[in-house]
Amino acid sequence: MKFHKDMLLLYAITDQAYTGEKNLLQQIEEALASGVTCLQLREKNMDKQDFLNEAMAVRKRTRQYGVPLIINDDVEIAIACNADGVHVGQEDLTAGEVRRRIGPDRILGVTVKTAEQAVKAWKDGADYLGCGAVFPSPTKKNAIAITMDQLSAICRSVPIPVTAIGGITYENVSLLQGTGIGGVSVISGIFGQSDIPAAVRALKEEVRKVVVS
Ligand SMILES: Cc1ncc(COP(=O)(O)OP(=O)(O)O)c(N)n1
Ligand SMILES: Cc1ncsc1CCOP(=O)(O)O
Repeated sequence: MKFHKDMLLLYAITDQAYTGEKNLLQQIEEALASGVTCLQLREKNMDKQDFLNEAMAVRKRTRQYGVPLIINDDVEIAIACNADGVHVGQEDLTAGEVRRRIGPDRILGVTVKTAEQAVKAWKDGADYLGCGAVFPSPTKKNAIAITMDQLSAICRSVPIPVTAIGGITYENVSLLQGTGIGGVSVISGIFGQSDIPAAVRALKEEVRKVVVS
């Protein structure tokens, strides 16, 4: 699937910590059916074969909804399950190395915390950038905080879209207005909610008001 900036509008990222009574596939189905525009499968503690099996099952669902599937960190799994792309951080493989491995057609997302990292990731072939934590995150409590000024500087530094991440809910997303983001990435604000469809719809309505078009 070819990358388009509209895919970044509401980017849902999974986390097994929030499955509760539902399983991950049920949660994903609800998020896809209610309108998320991108889905990242993020498994930090899973055996490789289990991750691949899960990724194949998720792949079927994302195809049905025409929503891109991005695999967190693991290039081999992304290729093996024929995902639409991969997202890597600064501690993972470099963007240039990932681009070489996935080829020109898969989507590449890179986490950045400075404008210098942003420019490098863009030149190395990133399609979009993830930037945060913009608010305190219940999911990643040790995430380094990014100010609104830092986020704006990153958005201005590159011609590719930036998705903000970290503690984002429908209640605080309006605080990102004016930063220049192309969308938001959300874990607990979607998968930590008992009513996932309601959370997705509320977030989507709010985020439309703050993104650059
Ligand atoms: C869209 C998006 N943005 C940022 C991140 C964070 O990635 P990273 O810094 O590699 O941290 P982990 O996800 O590995 O904890 C992301 N996953 N997605
Ligand atoms: C992966 C990641 N990187 C920075 S904050 C974060 C977690 C985002 O989760 P939540 O939306 O629940 O704060």
